[in-house]
Amino acid sequence: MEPLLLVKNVEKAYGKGTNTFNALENISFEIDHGEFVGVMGPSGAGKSTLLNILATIDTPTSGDILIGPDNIAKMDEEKLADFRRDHLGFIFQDYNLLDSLTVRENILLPLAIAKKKPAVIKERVEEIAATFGISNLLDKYPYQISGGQKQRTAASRALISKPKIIFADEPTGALDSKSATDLLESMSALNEKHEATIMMVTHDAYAASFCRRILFIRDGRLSKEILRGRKTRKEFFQMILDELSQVGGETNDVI
Ligand SMILES: Nc1ncnc2c1ncn2[C@@H]1O[C@H](COP(=O)(O)OP(=O)(O)OP(=O)(O)O)[C@@H](O)[C@H]1O
Repeated sequence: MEPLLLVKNVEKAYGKGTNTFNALENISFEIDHGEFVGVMGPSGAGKSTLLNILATIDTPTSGDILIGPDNIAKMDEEKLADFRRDHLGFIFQDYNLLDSLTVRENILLPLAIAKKKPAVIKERVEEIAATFGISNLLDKYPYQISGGQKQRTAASRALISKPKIIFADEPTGALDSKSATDLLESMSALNEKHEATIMMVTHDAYAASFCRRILFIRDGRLSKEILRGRKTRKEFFQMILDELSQVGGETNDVI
């Protein structure tokens, strides 16, 4: 089977001439449909640069990025905008909710833009809100709900149009541990029950332990990958901590 995401020899250089800095060098990997992959590494390793390139927010200096049959590294801006809207989902640390819209309206926005039928929209909103445990908040505004509830609203919006892949950048970064756990459990459930494909950049070993595979980046290069396999989440957490103590990166002893 073809991988869902194929990253081949991706390089990213910032600056010009003697001031060139290679933020990413020779990055190649694949993600299959239904995987939940974490990306970890020390500060400045290139995690956000990689995620921004995959999310089409930034462009690589060279290399290919195939999502299904489409090479997004070679797409023009107009096609990319359509591709982003139709096939990609995003969850960022700072939620990016629209304050003047209710939770329901925020969640349904991608489907409204795609001109889906109201009955289809209603059914999808209710289904996804139930998955993220926010069904009772649909008529509230962002200022009336907590940070964790905002992030679950943002995750619902990212997933409502059933994107091919979801890119999450430190989604638990601003959350307390209970809210982070709620979000990560909902993301895991979506991954396991609905085969959502997720790639998540995180500093946090606890958040990473919800993934099935972790890619480690160091100095702009992929340094290692580890698989959860049949390990429990706690065993995988310990394995990630051991790895971080070798490759560098922040640790967090919450289990
Ligand atoms: N626009 C830019 N111009 C020049 N250098 C940049 C630019 N953006 C990032 N860099 C450099 O590229 C390297 C990788 O940055 P990046 O933000 O991807 O790291 P990161 O692993 O996400 O770090 P953190 O965990 O601290 O967010 C860093 O050395 C950074 O200073």
